Amino acid sequence: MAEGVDLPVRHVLPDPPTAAGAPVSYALQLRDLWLRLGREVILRGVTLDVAAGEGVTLLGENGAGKTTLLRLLASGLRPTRGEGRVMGFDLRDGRAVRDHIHLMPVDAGLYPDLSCAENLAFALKMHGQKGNESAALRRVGLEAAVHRRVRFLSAGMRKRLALARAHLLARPLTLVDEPFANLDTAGRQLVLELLGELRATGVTLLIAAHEPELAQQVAPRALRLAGGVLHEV
Ligand SMILES: Nc1ncnc2c1ncn2[C@@H]1O[C@H](COP(=O)(O)OP(=O)(O)OP(=O)(O)O)[C@@H](O)[C@H]1O
Repeated sequence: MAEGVDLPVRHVLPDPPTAAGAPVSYALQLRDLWLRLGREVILRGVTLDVAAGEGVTLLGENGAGKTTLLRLLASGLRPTRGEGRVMGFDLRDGRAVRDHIHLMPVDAGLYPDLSCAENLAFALKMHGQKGNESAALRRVGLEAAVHRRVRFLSAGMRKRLALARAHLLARPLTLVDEPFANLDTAGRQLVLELLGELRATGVTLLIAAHEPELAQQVAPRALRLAGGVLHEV
């Protein structure tokens, strides 16, 4: 069994801003985060500050824990120990965190029995947002598949749809897991364009990728996860 992962949470972060609507200066503040899944300790004391609007590329070998860290930041997993704030909200306050972030998962995370347009409309509705679904689908080259159900799309088309959704939602913190996988050259270029546009509007980007030369074009700061420890590259 790993040592020291069940100790009580230490409160080391300052109180969050109290003024309603006050802009947060940090999108992420993590202090000594540990995560154990089953018998495996995946994260070992991750400490990180990411300024609002920053672009960060998360690197690491297969199984290093990149997806797991993104899931934890999206409040899909609870840390075993440690403190964290996401857009100023406690990491354990799942509802508040989910209101401010969007996770584009590696498998795209779409509803297979909804059409492309319905997937986008549903995502907008869940966040109480309005947007132009048709224009978003045109932008990613899916105009001919507007009414096609997701289960009949190729892997690359699903990735394009997930990208259109992330771009349309433009949540203040957007977590992107392997955006370049399954895409052709034009698709990869599209990822760079759309994620670049998100950053230009002030969105904070955290991109897990195996292609640093691509990801760092839109998220220049590089971090590497190895042995559960996060290092600046
Ligand atoms: N639900 C779970 N229960 C137990 N272990 C898990 C669970 N989910 C992931 N893991 C383990 O966590 C470790 C990190 O997996 P993760 O998917 O985060 O890696 P990754 O860095 O994203 O890898 P890749 O580059 O291959 O996508 C792996 O050893 C994996 O087996």
